Parts: sequence; structure tokens; C-alpha cells
Amino acid sequence: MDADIAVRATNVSKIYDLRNKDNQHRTDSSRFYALKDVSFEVKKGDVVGILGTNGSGKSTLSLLLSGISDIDSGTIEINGEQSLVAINTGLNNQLTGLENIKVKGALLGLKKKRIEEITQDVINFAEIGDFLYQPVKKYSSGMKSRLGFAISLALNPDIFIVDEALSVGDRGFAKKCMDRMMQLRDDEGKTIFFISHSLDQVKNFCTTGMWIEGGSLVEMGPVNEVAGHYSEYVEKMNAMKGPEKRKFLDEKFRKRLLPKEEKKSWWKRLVS
Ligand SMILES: Nc1ncnc2c1ncn2[C@@H]1O[C@H](COP(=O)(O)OP(=O)(O)OP(=O)(O)O)[C@@H](O)[C@H]1O
Repeated sequence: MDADIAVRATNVSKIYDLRNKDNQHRTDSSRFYALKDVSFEVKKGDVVGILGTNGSGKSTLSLLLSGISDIDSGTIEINGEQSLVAINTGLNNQLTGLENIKVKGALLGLKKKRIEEITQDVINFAEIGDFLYQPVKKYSSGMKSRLGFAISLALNPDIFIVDEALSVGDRGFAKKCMDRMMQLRDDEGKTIFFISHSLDQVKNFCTTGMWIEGGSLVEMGPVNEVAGHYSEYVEKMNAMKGPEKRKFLDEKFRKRLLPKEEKKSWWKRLVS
């Protein structure tokens, strides 16, 4: 992969099993594309805003980009270290904040001295006081976001993946994070993927827009253009009336189901 490329995704698909309301597998068409055949390239230093309505596949993509979740088909090539900042990922709920920092450092194979430096950076940035010594399960979502964000910043990865993490923090902390992310963008040339439902935030912060809808990549390009097309789509969808909207959403959902033949061959592959 060329040295100026940070991430290359080629025909990436992620499939989930659907369960019915009794938590049983459905008898037919029970497999569903969270992402389907997604391909793109992102240059180093690019700041990509990922847009898409609820359930379109944005968080799934963030989990694949950060290497937390496995891909079902296709490839993702990454140039550099990546780190995910999300509300509910990456922290062990049973451990205290402090233990989480140390475990993360140890898992990355860092030396004791480096872990101590990182711990101090996290304490300074997160400003969660004595909560540092409480198990994370006692944290509010805003506090988890503070800790998660501070850890990712301190680890100083080449690629940041920020999934809605700012939406739960209070205004002061969200501003502090945005200021720091602007520094990462402008002074350090980091590659950033930024998922937010705030279109203004995406337009102000990002250079490239990536619109994912129904598990597929619809458009990627200059952020203002992509955000404009996405807004038009959302407006059209919002203008739909009850039955029309239900039909539209149902068709969108059905397009993501794996065909039965494909399901059969999957089972055959499993038993053969
Ligand atoms: N672990 C899972 N098991 C089964 N289905 C899942 C799982 N995680 C996500 N999905 C489904 O995959 C689809 C994509 O979900 P994802 O969380 O990526 O969407 P999103 O674009 O981030 O949505 P939102 O804007 O609501 O956060 C959704 O239909 C979701 O229900």
C-alpha cells in the first residue's frame, strides 16, 4: 500500500445473525448485512466524517476499522496504529478507571515508565477526580466517554476513530475534546474518522464526507457536498407519511438480508 494511504477497505462486508423476539434464530433469511461490499481509500491526514441514519452501519465500520470486530469478507489494510473512542467500547466495567489505563498500556506492551506517563496524562485530561478509583460500571456515560477519550489521546495513535463519544459528554468536555482534535488535525496531521449525528459538527471539523446507508457506501467526497446530499435524503425520508415510510424502511431492511441460497451454501460450508 502506498505510504500516503492510511486506510484501504476493499469489498468489506459484515454479517450479523438476526434473532426474533424470543431470542431464537429466525427460520428463514436470518442473516443480515450490517455492511455490504464497502470499498474506500483514505489518505494520511484526512479527516473523514461518517454520516448515515440510525442503523446504517457506522458503528459497525468503526469496530472493523479499529480491529475490534472481525470482517466476514473483504479486507481492511491499515497503515499505522489505530485507536477507537466510543461510549461503550474498550473499557472493562469491572475494573477501576486507573486499572483500565494500566491494563490498556500493558496489553499494548508498554514499559512501566511509559504507562505511568500515560496515566498522568489521562488523569489531567479526563478530570474525573476520585472516580478514577471506582469501577467503571459506576460511571455515567459522560464519565466513560471522558476516560475513553483521555486514554486514546494519551496513547497517541496515528488513526483516531471517534464514534459519538462527544455526544454524551458535557459541553465543557466536548469543547476541550474538539479543541484537542483540531490540534491533532492541524498540527499533527493525524487521520481521523469522526462519527456524529451533528451535521454541523461534521461539516465544521471534517474535510471528507462518507455517507453510509443501509449498510452500503452511498457517497464519499468533499464533506459539504456529501452532507448536502445526505440532508436532502433525510428531509425526503422525514416528509414521508406512515404507510409510505414503513414500506420504504421495510424495503431498505429487506435489501440487507442475505438471499436464502447464500444462506444454504453457508450452512453447507459449515457442515462440509
Ligand atoms: N452485535 C450485533 N448483532 C446483531 N446485529 C447488530 C449488532 N450490532 C449491530 N447490529 C445491526 O447492524 C446494523 C448496523 O448497526 P450500527 O450500530 O453499525 O449502525 P449505526 O449506523 O452506528 O447506527 P446509530 O446511528 O443508530 O448508532 C443495525 O441494523 C444493527 O441493529
